[in-house]
Amino acid sequence: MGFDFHSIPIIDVSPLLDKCDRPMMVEDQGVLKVVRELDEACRVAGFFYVKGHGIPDSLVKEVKEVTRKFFDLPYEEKVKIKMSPKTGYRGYQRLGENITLGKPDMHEAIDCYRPMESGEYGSFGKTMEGKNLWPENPANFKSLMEEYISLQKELARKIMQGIALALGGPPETFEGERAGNSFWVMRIIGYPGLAGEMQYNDVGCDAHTDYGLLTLVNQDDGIHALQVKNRAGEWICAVSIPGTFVCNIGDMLKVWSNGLYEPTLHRVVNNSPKYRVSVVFFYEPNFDTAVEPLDFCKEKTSGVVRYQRVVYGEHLVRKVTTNFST
Ligand SMILES: N=C(N)NCCCC[C@H](N)C(=O)O
Ligand SMILES: O=C(O)CCC(=O)C(=O)O
Ligand SMILES: [Fe+2]
Repeated sequence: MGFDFHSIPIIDVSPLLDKCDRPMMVEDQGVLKVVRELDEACRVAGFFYVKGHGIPDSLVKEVKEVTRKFFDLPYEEKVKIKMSPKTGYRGYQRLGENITLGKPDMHEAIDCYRPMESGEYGSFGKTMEGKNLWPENPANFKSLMEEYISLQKELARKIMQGIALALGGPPETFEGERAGNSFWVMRIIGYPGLAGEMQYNDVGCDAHTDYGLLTLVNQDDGIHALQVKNRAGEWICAVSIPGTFVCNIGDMLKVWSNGLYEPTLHRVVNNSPKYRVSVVFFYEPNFDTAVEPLDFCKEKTSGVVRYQRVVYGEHLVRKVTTNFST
C-alpha cells in the first residue's frame, strides 16, 4: 500500500444505473469503467462521491429544507417524538445525547430504521422493534422523507451491484438473503454552528466507522465539516459538492470482502457560523444475516480468514444500546 489519498474521488454512476439488473451489464464498457472506479475508491479511500445518481435535485434540497425547519422548532415541540428504548431507538435525540468515543456529540438528530413488526425476528429483534416517529411539523416531513428513502434504497442497491462486481463476484451478491431486505437506517442530523466568541466548535460527531454496507450522505451546501482520516492519520475534508452524495463503506463490507475493502474513520466538525444539516442514509444487510467472508474474496486473500462471522442485527444492537447517554 504505497499510496494514500488526499482527496475523495468523484464517480459518475449513471452508466451503472442504466444497465443494472440486466444480464448483459457485466459486458458493458460504461459499467466496467464505473466498476473499476468503485474498486479503486473502496480500496484506497473507503469514500467516494456519486454524481449522475438520478435523484431529483429538488427532492435532495427539500429534505434538507424540512430538516432545517424541524430543528428550528422549540425543544418542547421536537421532544414530542423523543427517542427511547421503548420506541425501538427511533425518534428525536437532543444535542449531546449521542455518545462517540465516550464523549457527547454536538448534534441533534431524528433516527429512523426500517419498520419492524413485533415478533418479526423473535426475541433477537426486540430492541429495534417499532415504527418510525415523524413530526407533525413541517406537515410534509414524513411524505418527503419516505419518498427519499425509497429512492436512496434503490440507488444504494444498484451501487452495491457495482461493488459486488468490483470485488470480483456476481452483481446480485448483496441481494436476497444478504441485503435484499435491507435493515436500512436514516439519520436526519443538525449540527450547531460557531456561536459568539467561540473560535472552534466541539466535535459534531466524533471519529467512527459506519456499521453496515454503504452510506449515502446528503450534506448541506457550502459548509465543509465532514472529515475523513487517511492512512497517514491526516484528516481530509469531504467538501460539499452540490449534486453529489458522499458515499462510504461500512463494517459489514469489511467482513464480507475479508478486508479487501475497509471502512474509513470519519468525523464531523462544524466550524462555520451556520447551522449544518445532513440527511444520511445507511444501506445495511438484512437484520438476521450472518456476515462472513465471501468465498471469492477469500480466494483473493490466499484463503486466510481475516474476519469472523457476525450477525448484522447483533452488531447493530451492540452499537445502538451503547450510543446514548440516557
Ligand atoms: N449509524 C451510524 N453510523 N451512526 C453514527 C452515529 C455516531 C457514532 C456513534 N455514536 C458510534 O459511536 O458509533
Ligand atoms: O453529517 C455527516 O456529514 C456525516 C454523519 C455521519 O458520519 C453519521 O451519522 O454516521
Ligand atoms: Fe458516519
